[in-house]
Amino acid sequence: MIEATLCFPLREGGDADEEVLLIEKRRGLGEGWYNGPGGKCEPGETPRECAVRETEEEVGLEVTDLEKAGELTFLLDGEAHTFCHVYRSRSFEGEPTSSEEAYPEWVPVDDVPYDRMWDDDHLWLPGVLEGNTVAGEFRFEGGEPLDEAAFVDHDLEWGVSLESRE
Ligand SMILES: Nc1ncnc2c1[nH]c(=O)n2[C@H]1C[C@H](O)[C@@H](COP(=O)(O)OP(=O)(O)OP(=O)(O)O)O1
Repeated sequence: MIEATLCFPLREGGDADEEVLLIEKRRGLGEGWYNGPGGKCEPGETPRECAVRETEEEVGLEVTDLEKAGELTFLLDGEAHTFCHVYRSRSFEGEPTSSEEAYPEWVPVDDVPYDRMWDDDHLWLPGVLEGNTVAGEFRFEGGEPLDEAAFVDHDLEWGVSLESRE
């Protein structure tokens, strides 16, 4: 099973609206869709280290004080495919810049483009952006690649305790 991460930097935007940094993915899984910065963990790397590295590589932002916000399991045709650690952070340095992998964009949390994201994101990301914690299982069918499979159903648990976990 693939171990991966997503990181959602947050800031106060204009009119005190909160904004989240999303990326438009330029290649690989989920190409053309919006998501948080993130990607696969490397051997020997903790998920937290992975989220920091991927955010720096993809958008040039140095995030610190990551708060664990979710653990998501994506199943493909009944088999566990990807286990994804989700983080929020309000502490970062630098200005988001485009990379070969991603175009970054600050988006008001009330205006996240769920119609241009993975089909499951609208189920868990609003709660994560509100400060909640979540554990979820999301079932896809139709074979590889995961981003061409059909999202069929899910289970979600809110308010889970994650802080003791990486
Ligand atoms: N269903 C769903 N919703 C939201 N986000 C995701 C999924 N499935 C996923 O895999 N993801 C996330 C988890 C990861 O952050 C990325 C996929 O990983 P990534 O490493 O970016 O994938 P590639 O581009 O193929 O690989 P490398 O860049 O690491 O070579 O999507």
